[in-house]
Amino acid sequence: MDFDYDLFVIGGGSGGVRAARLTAMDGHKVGLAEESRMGGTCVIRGCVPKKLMVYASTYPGAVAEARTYGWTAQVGDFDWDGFRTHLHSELDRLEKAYHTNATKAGVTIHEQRAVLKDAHTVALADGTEFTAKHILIATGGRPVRPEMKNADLGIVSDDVFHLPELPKKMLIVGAGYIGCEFAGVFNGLGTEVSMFVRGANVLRGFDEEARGHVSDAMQQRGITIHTGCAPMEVEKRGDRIWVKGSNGHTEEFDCLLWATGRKPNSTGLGLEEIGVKLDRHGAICVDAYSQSDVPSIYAIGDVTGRVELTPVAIREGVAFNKTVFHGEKTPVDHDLIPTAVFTQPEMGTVGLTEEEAEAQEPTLVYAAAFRPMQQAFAGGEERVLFKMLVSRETDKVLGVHIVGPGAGEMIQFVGVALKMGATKADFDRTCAVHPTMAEELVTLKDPVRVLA
Ligand SMILES: Cc1cc2nc3c(=O)[nH]c(=O)nc-3n(C[C@H](O)[C@H](O)[C@H](O)COP(=O)(O)OP(=O)(O)OC[C@H]3O[C@@H](n4cnc5c(N)ncnc54)[C@H](O)[C@@H]3O)c2cc1C
Ligand SMILES: NC(=O)c1ccc[n+]([C@@H]2O[C@H](COP(=O)([O-])OP(=O)(O)OC[C@H]3O[C@@H](n4cnc5c(N)ncnc54)[C@H](O)[C@@H]3O)[C@@H](O)[C@H]2O)c1
Repeated sequence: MDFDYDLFVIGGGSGGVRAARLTAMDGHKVGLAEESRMGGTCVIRGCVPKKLMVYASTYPGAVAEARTYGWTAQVGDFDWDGFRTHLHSELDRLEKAYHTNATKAGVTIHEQRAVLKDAHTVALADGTEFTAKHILIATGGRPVRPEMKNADLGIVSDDVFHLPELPKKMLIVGAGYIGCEFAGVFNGLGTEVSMFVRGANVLRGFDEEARGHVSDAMQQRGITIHTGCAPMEVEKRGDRIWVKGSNGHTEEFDCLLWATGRKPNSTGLGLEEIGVKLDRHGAICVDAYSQSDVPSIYAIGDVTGRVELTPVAIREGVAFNKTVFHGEKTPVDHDLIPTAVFTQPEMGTVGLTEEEAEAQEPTLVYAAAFRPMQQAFAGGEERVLFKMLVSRETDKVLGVHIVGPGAGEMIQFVGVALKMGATKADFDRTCAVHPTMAEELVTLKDPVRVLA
């Protein structure tokens, strides 16, 4: 049977664009539909604008520190309008680059919503239909508000980059990556920030000690964290939003940000009608090769609910291309993914948490918390944390957690070492780089705990 395309990709984000470009560069006929803006979540409303806001928010601290180094610097006012305009022109530039690079690679872009008609047919919003030998769903996810009265009074992460003005007082509900990162951003920009956290601490799922370290530092920097507290009632009161928490706390805010998680974009695509299975969260069920229950249909990235990170979506796109178009069955490797949470201070992590390591095998815990030279000189009290979990039996490093400036940059290279199967002895026989914070990784002496 002849098809219009060898591959049709739905979704022009991190994963979809990589898979489409590689496949087109292999000489195949590739179509891609994007209903919003090329680049997807990461480029338009995620990693990129978020990180630029993180940078913007660190200058007041840097200027205060600069004074202790002899500079007569003063922080002026923050020009939100000016920053936002600059931010969006940068996003426009990146969107264009995504468009141009995909087109140059030979991908035909359809700037419309696409849905599935059958196992080999997609229909665009304007009614045009195309057939394709393979269809790749890379539709990502979207932020969700809790199901409660007046939830629409709050904004979600997509809206943060379009705020007409910087809020003076803000409540962030939810303390995962997004809640904690934006808490640091707005706090740094001068907003008074409070958080409602359902559990006992922020950043559920991360190493207990590391998340405690981040949470203490966030509070020392001026963020108010209400733990064991979910919003029960939300009301508009004049210009402000009144919120009542499950611990009885009530307060008014200028802005409420729901950072309560994301959902896969899998509804209304016609997936279940043609036999593609979804899990109870709406994520597309795929095998190790990203293939769904319908053999011609594959899915990658956030819509599969595996690991919601840009580099993972990209790697899933690469593995898909190898499997389907090079005949090299390539499973996606989700083991030992390094990641950073761009809180202030930053957290970098790879491998097992202490809790996971303890459950798995006898473990030696190495940890050091100290004031780094640059901040100590400036009179800062904040400590960095370096933590390493080591197998008692094999000496293999099972996990590393770093909290402090540059943790994201450091963990990238620790990730390489762990991927190579590094032991504690390998770290120890590596000469330190002095004076750095990272030298702590190769000079951790005695375990602080032994977990039998
Ligand atoms: C605020 C925020 C900060 C983040 N920060 C980081 C970070 O620092 N580091 C990191 O690694 N990850 C980060 N992430 C996660 C990262 O952005 C995602 O994991 C990544 O973008 C997923 O890529 P994807 O290709 O699966 O989907 P997306 O990038 O979401 O792309 C999906 C695309 O499909 C389009 N689409 C959906 N349905 C249709 C349809 N029916 N027809 C046509 N088009 C459709 C959408 O418009 C979208 O453009 C962040 C996310 C958020 C929200
Ligand atoms: N730096 C990065 O790499 C980065 C940054 C941002 C996002 N991401 C990716 O995006 C994903 C989604 O991030 P996220 O922060 O939206 O989701 P998340 O699932 O990490 O956090 C959502 C939090 O909201 C809480 N919550 C839900 N409903 C609530 C309620 N009613 N009241 C109080 N709390 C409530 C949950 O318990 C959870 O802790 C992450 O898992 C991550 O993979 C990555």
